[in-house]
Amino acid sequence: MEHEVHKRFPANPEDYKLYEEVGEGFSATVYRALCVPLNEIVAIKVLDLEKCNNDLDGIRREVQTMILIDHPNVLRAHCSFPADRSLWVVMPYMAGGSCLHLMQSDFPEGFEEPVIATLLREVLKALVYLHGHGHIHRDVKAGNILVDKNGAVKLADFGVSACMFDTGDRQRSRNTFVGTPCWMAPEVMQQLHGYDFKADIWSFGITALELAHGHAPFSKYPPMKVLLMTLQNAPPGLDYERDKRFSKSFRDLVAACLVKDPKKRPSAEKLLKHPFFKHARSNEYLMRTILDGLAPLGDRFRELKEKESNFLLQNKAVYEDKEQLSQQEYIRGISGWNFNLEDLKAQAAVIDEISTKNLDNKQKSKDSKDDFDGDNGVGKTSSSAMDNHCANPKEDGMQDLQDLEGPFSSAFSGRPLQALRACFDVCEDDIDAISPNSKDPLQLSSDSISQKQQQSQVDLEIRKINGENLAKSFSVPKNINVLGRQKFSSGSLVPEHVISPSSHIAGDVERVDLNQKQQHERNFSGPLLYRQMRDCTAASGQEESLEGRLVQRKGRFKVTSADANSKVAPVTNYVSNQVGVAANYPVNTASILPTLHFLLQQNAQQRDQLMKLIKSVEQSSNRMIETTTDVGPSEQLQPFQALSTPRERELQTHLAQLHQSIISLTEDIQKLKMKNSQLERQIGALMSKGGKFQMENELRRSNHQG
Ligand SMILES: Nc1ncnc2c1ncn2[C@@H]1O[C@H](COP(=O)(O)OP(=O)(O)OP(=O)(O)O)[C@@H](O)[C@H]1O
Repeated sequence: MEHEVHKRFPANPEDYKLYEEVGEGFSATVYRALCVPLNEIVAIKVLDLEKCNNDLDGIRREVQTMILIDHPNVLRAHCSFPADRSLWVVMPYMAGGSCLHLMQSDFPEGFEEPVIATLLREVLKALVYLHGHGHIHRDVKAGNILVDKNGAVKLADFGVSACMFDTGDRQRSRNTFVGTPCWMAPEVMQQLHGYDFKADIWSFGITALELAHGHAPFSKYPPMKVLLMTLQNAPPGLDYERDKRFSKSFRDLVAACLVKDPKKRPSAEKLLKHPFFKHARSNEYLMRTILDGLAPLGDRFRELKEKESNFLLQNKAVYEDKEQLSQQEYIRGISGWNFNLEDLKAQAAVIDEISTKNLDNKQKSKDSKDDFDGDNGVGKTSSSAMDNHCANPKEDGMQDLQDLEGPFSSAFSGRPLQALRACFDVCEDDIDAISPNSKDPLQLSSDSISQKQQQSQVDLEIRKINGENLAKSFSVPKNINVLGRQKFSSGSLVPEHVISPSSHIAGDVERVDLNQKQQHERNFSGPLLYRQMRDCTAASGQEESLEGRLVQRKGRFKVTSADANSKVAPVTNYVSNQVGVAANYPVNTASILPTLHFLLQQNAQQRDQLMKLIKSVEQSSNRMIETTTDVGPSEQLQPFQALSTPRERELQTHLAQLHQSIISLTEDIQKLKMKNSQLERQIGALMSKGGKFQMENELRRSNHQG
């Protein structure tokens, strides 16, 4: 293994000259720079510590990992130091940029097979090293594969890496939801048994597809949908028909990595011996084939940003709706987002009731063929499964949900998946229905389109009045008959207008168009767009900083003020906002009334359920306490011993503890009550004294006047 000579890089910002920007991540901007004392060009990642919020541990971890690493295929950091309110990480300059940027600027349809084999072999070497040293990278993707001017390939970005030997908190962190949705292994999403280095092998398989097509499977879909599709659909793969240009060994490699059961995935070491890598060539080959004649990285990066800017400006002209713009940014920026499952779960749980109701009523009709296709045709490999599903399109959604109940239901509380599923179905329906490019022969009639437009108008107005955040995180259940039309959907976790043409028809047409015609424009990185979005709104004088609404950032998942509200009391929140709408906009009052009724009903139902739950917990805890207090000490253990499973015993213990805390709380309340009545008495006494004093004063005054 060739090791780089380690020079001593100064840890002082004054020793560096920053040149142009060459990359942008969610929390960092990367510059080309000169290390003056060493006269060497480097890259400096400037991490905005404010943007990183509380994740200083994560940053420290990333930097430590980067400094300790010593492998030619892993990007190491020369040094790092604080500068102003940021942290500078000095690294080797990778003049070719990331494979994602290379594809975006020059290879929109993906790379040729020998290039892919060469890139992937180098990435695998990095993974063998990392896994061997106990690290899980957790964010393997084209955006993190960097190429230097000589065609050397390095895996970068340890922002979310984890150590497999961690204990305590860090071990627990491996039960959290990190990575970027399209590349994320099902077990990482599921959260059932944690995960290990095999999660990287899944992401590696997805990256292989990304390099082959220019974008990752499902990349056109919003994160929630990606989550569902990854768990629910057969794994993506190379398609015999569409991907004829690729070899069987490539198909096999991808299929070997994209197996849902992590145990069945090969290790990085084993993969390295796969026949596919016979196609791999040298670094020089990469230099000749993908780097030759390329503009400098800074120029390419600037061009990409300009493209983004133009795209957003065009959209802006169409929608004149900055909320929609931010959502466009969100969808297309999927690659830059990491997720915190707790956020998703919390939101999912909130709307579960609503959608469960929808589904129970069997009002759901949906042909989910589109689900399967992804945008790269990968679904074809498993079309037989799909055919079965679609035997009766009306039942398809239900069937899908039932399939999901098993492994996935335990990852979410209750049945929120149904909620998600319902929400996505509607969105997809809508897209299909209005898309001029729709392959679905059952196009909506012009009437229904105009109904959608009317609906869109109402939605738009509601949003305008409520403030854009409201609809963003929690939207009105759509099964309510608004404008006399029954819609079979539920509140959307993903902001409905992201994909629902009922809100923004033009936007989705645009998006479908974009997917079909301009593949090379699809996968711009999230961070880039995020930044562009800000530039764009600022330029038009409509600046309402996205960050301004940011309440909390969890990993790279933003929780906006509306998100936060929705977690606390989304339904009530919505109602109160909607009341405001009704008051201000009489035109919409009629359409909002059913919503209010529905929400009220939901509230009542939820309250009833809560009451029942509280009652049953109280009863069982009382029963247990009675048993434990009515018997002698030796017998007290019996209820626990009689329970068959450790889980039951654990629950009983928990109940006993709960009961204890109820008792002590009750005592506290009693004490407080006593204190309160004492205080009341004192106040009463003081008041009567004051009253007397006042009366005496008045008497004195009247006597004096008399
Ligand atoms: N050493 C480097 N040389 C050249 N370009 C680089 C280098 N490091 C990063 N970049 C570019 O900057 C981009 C952002 O960097 P990086 O991924 O480290 O930031 P980040 O905030 O961790 O991103 P994210 O978390 O969104 O993946 C990369 O995608 C790459 O294009």
